[in-house]
Amino acid sequence: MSAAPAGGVPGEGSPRRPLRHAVAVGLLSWRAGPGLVACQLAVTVVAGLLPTGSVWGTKILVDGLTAGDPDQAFQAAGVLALLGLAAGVLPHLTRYLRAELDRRLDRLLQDELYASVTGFQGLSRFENPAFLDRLRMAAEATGGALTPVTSGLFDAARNVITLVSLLASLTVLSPVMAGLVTAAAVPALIARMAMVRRRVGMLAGLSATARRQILYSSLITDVRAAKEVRLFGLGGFLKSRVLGELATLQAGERRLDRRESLTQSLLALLSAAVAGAGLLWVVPAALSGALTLGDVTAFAAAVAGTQAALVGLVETVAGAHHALLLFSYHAEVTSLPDDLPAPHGETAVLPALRHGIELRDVWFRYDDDHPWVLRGVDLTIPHGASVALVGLNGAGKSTLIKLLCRFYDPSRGSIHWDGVDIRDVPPGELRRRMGVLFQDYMCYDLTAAENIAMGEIEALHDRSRIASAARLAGVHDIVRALPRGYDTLLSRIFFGPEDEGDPQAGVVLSGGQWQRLALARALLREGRDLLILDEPSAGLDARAEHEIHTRLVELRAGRTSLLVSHRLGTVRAADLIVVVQDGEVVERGTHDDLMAAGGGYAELFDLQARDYLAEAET
Ligand SMILES: Nc1ncnc2c1ncn2[C@@H]1O[C@H](COP(=O)(O)OP(=O)(O)OP(=O)(O)O)[C@@H](O)[C@H]1O
Repeated sequence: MSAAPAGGVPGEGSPRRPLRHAVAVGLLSWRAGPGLVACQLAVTVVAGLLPTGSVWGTKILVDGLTAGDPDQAFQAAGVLALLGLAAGVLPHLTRYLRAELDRRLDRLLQDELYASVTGFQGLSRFENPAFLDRLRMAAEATGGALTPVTSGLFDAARNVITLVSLLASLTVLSPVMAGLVTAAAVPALIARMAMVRRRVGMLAGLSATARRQILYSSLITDVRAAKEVRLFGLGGFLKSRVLGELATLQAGERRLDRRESLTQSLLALLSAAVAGAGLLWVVPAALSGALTLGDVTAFAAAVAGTQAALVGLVETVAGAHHALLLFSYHAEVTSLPDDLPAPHGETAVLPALRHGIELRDVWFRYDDDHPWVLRGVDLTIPHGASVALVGLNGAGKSTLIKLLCRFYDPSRGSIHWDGVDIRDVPPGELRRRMGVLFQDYMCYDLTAAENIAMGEIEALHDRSRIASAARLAGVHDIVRALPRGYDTLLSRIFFGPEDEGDPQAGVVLSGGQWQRLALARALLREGRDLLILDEPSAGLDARAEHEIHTRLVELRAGRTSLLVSHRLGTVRAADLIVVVQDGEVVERGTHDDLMAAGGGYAELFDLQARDYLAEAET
């Protein structure tokens, strides 16, 4: 079995089927606020009937006036006044209901998206550009981006109600005209949908351009890139790349805008021609007495109202289309299964480690197209032993750790925890048994205490546990000396104008200080079955390195631990040293065994020792 290279991401063509997604958004809205949806439906029906009501009200009023019937005129005027009141109030009520529904829907969408993403137990999806692209699009569906769909559904319903009632009225006055107005709307609908498809197609075609533009502009503003951008004078180069990509994007938009303007103008011409033809029919009919003045007024208003409702309907559908496309990414990401296969049989219980962890003929590559990173590794980490992994850059040490944490499954072979295949236990269960310091640990923009507590979030309010982990990692005194001790924010990211001159607003730690803090995070998980430390002292000064290693030697004594380090002086106390080369275990034994064997380890150790001695002699 290979490491799911594509991360289980479906093919490019999947974000389609707008109708199905429109129904899904409707159902989600109902889940988010059934009462709000019901109120909006009621308001929509009333608002949809208003134009027809006023057409007939006006006709009855005009006919009443021309016939000299004051009762009919006053009643019609009263009805028109009520309709005017409703027309004034309903938009405000609608706006509030929609905003509230959008807020609730957004919470639901974000909840679903983050639940799905945090539920993916492996890493392969996060290393897959196609998946990351979809995730970015899915995230864009939140934050109110679906408003054109939710509002659109109600707007479309309102326009349909208006249309049907107006067309029915128009049919009473002139069936031919009703048919003509409807027929004129068909090309508008077809043309508008084609425009939307072209625009969406253009956006999809330029998606790589848009991504590059975002990448270049983020390099200009990213604090991590700021040093090199300045030192190497890359500002102008990056700016020209951003503007170049922007020009390509805008050229595509411009072409479409021009085409759309032309099509829209032609459609407007068609509508005007239909309305003009109607007047050509209605004027002689009124002059001959076949139509009353009220009929003429109603006819003109009905034609205008029908055309406006048709345009509204077409625009609503077009506006919702893009948002539906974003939603289709959301629907796709939230329906993806976990990227690690579920256990075949019954889920096994992970026993407390008593014997050891065994890698049996483990082969691994990140992708079927990539070379093998681990080739037939057989290795036992005995319970209670401190094991050190050493090897040159790229030998596969960190990969082996990632497999132990089950971020990926071996392509071949298996890993056993006291005899239990780790693929048969839930990954969360396995990970709860470990404390790990990764080589590329995180620096959270949180307080010092929170940074340590990330190792075990249940300890967030247990200051004594946090402090004792910090002591073990040799960072307690550093944290205590910060302006607000453990409550100091380790970031300047939230630094505002009001914090000007306030050193307590947030501090920036040095690389080595961050490393100690990350070590404290791993050590907070005391009493776990396995402690893994990948380069725990890479960024430390010589004194700190010595101090921490002395402490780690004490800490690891009698505990099952795995240490990766390039500083061979720090691994010599390990019970077992394993040398990895090109994904294979080439030597194993104690420091003395390996030195006596005179192999690669001895050679590297001598090399490092000679450097230190030479420096000492100097
Ligand atoms: N996510 C990844 N996708 C593809 N290849 C990867 C990935 N991570 C690592 N590799 C490749 O796997 C090989 C082993 O990398 P690994 O990080 O395990 O080496 P290492 O022994 O820990 O190296 P170092 O001492 O430099 O930390 C390298 O060739 C690397 O390019």
